[in-house]
Amino acid sequence: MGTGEVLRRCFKRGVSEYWRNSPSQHVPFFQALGSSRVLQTSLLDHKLASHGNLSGSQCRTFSSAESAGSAGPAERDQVIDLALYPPSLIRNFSIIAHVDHGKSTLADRLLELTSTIRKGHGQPQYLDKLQVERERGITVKAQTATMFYNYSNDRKKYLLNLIDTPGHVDFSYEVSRSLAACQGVLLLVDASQGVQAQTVANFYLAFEADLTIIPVINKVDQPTADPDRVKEQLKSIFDINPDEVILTSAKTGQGLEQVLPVVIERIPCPKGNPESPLRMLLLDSYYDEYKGVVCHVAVVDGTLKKGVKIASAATGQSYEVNDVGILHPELTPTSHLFTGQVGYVIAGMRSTKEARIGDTLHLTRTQVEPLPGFKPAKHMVFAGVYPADGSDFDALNHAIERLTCNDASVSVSKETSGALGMGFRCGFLGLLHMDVFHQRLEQEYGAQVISTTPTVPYVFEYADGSKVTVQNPAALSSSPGKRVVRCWEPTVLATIITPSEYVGSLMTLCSERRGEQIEHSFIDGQRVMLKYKLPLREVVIDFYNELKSITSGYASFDYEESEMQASDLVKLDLLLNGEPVDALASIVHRSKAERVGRELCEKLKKILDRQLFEIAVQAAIGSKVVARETLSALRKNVLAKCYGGDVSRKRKLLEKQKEGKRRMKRVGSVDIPQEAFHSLLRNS
Ligand SMILES: Nc1nc2c(ncn2[C@@H]2O[C@H](COP(=O)(O)OP(=O)(O)OP(=O)(O)O)[C@@H](O)[C@H]2O)c(=O)[nH]1
Repeated sequence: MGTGEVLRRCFKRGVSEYWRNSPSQHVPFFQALGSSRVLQTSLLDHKLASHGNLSGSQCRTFSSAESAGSAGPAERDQVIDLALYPPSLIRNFSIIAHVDHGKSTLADRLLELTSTIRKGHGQPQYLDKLQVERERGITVKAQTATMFYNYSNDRKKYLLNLIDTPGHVDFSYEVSRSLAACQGVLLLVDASQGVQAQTVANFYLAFEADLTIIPVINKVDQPTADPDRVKEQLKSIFDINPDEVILTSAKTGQGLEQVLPVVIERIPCPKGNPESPLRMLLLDSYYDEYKGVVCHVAVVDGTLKKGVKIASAATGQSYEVNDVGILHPELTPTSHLFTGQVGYVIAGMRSTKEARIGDTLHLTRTQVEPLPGFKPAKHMVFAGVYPADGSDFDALNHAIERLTCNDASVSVSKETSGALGMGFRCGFLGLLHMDVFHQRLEQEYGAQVISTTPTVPYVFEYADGSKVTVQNPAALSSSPGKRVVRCWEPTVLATIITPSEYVGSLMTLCSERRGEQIEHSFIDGQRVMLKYKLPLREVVIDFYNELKSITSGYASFDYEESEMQASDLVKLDLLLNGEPVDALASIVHRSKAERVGRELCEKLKKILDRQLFEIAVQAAIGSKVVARETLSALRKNVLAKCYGGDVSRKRKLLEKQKEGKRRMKRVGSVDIPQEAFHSLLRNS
């Protein structure tokens, strides 16, 4: 049997079953595996477990040289005994930084240095596993990896849990969650770019969580690197002592040998009590087709043993622990997890809805004080998600259900649109998060979707005193009985860091976007930090692109949620031949309604196909039309075959054509091609 066939059968039937039932295929299977470390590890575990070779807290894994793709099987594995790592020999830390300052590359180097992955494994940013992460070159999901490190000073071996976090503002929720499992962070700053907006935001996340912050200036190999200037910035903004800063190049390896000793010396060990009853913080979860729901946990107190019964403090539901282990960096089964360790648990949960992030898991027979958990994710942006082909609703439903199992930060509810049929209203952490969600729907589940214009959650108060939060503009009632008397919109506190020559243009941009300046300060001789309160809607729509284009990409931007502010908002309807198209409605500030209406009408006119009758494209606030474009009729030449003179015959044909047009108008539906929706909504 060829290696491809061996692997195909194995994946189809599940590794364990294949192993049990096909002993004759063990050797070809290992040959076929090549460098697939996960499968090698799980198979060896299975084999050894069935031979009774594994005891207590031991797990099997490979050392660095062994993890080489060409490595053979059993003779080169080694045993890790997690009981050897009490809290004093554990360090849990995250790498935090602005986008692209080199977090994932540094994580790669540390994994190589500790022989967790093979040097030159051929896959840069090893921990960025999603296709979308690889294509966009960004981290979307925080990833944990356990490493073992021999510290030469005390000749002890340490267990280090490293969490690589995303840099983009939309995913700062992932960062704050990761920090809950850590006692310290590496704050990475690019030696040329210096401190940027997400550096500031992430520093304060770590600072507020009372974590030890180790400053690292990365990319010192770049010709434009200026570590002294960056040290000056770190001193002036965060009061960081320049002598404490480590200089590295994750690319060339320069300075890397200093990092882990400093982690061990400066970051405190986890504080939990090994003698107390088990308490685990549920950090993250995802659904695996073969394994079911996999939970990432931090053991705060006590010991978790495979086979015990655990319960959720949030739901009271209990589960048997079928599998437990560490992420080394793939799932590596063990028999226990001890206080201070970070790992995974598989406990027969049927859906990730049962695995509530921030929940406390404990033994069923003990009562414990739940851990503080996390604030729920705040949805900043909402949009309708519809199947491109209306008949694909069930398929889209299935795809969304599966994807939300692995991205619990998306909220989903069903909705119906007159124009687009049945679909969903989804809440996202930001526009990039929304884009990533769509891309994953298409790439991982083959779903073709149309998304409506993103909107933010507004609050409206009606004359009868009732208040509603509106996530879908079409849902805002325009009936006379429901007169809106007041409304509020969400705002954000934005931080912009820019070279000083762009300050003037940025201030103009912010005031056009209804911003209010809060702070203006120099962070070194050449760079300025601006803080603005801005309506979230103004930030969501294209703010980032404009900021980048005004400053040739030199400014960085981050925001955090702020209060709701009273605002003069109106619902802007788009009408085609007098009929509102619900999927194109939006809520805008009254001062901008006319301009936005005009732009939308112009865009829609360009996108729509001409039809046999004239189409009026209008934007309206209530019954008042604020913008209009007319798409002239496609006049079919009914006289084309009518050669020669008979005037009355020609008139008859023209009359008939006119009647046809009227009938179409009366039926009243303008065909809007799906493609038109796509391009209009994507660009608006
Ligand atoms: N010259 C140089 N380039 C580096 C260094 N470290 C990382 N890079 C490059 O910088 C780019 C971004 O690196 P990543 O490791 O993806 O950065 P990140 O901070 O994880 O990015 P996000 O996850 O998107 O926030 C990649 O092209 C890396 O090859 C370094 O020390 N020197």
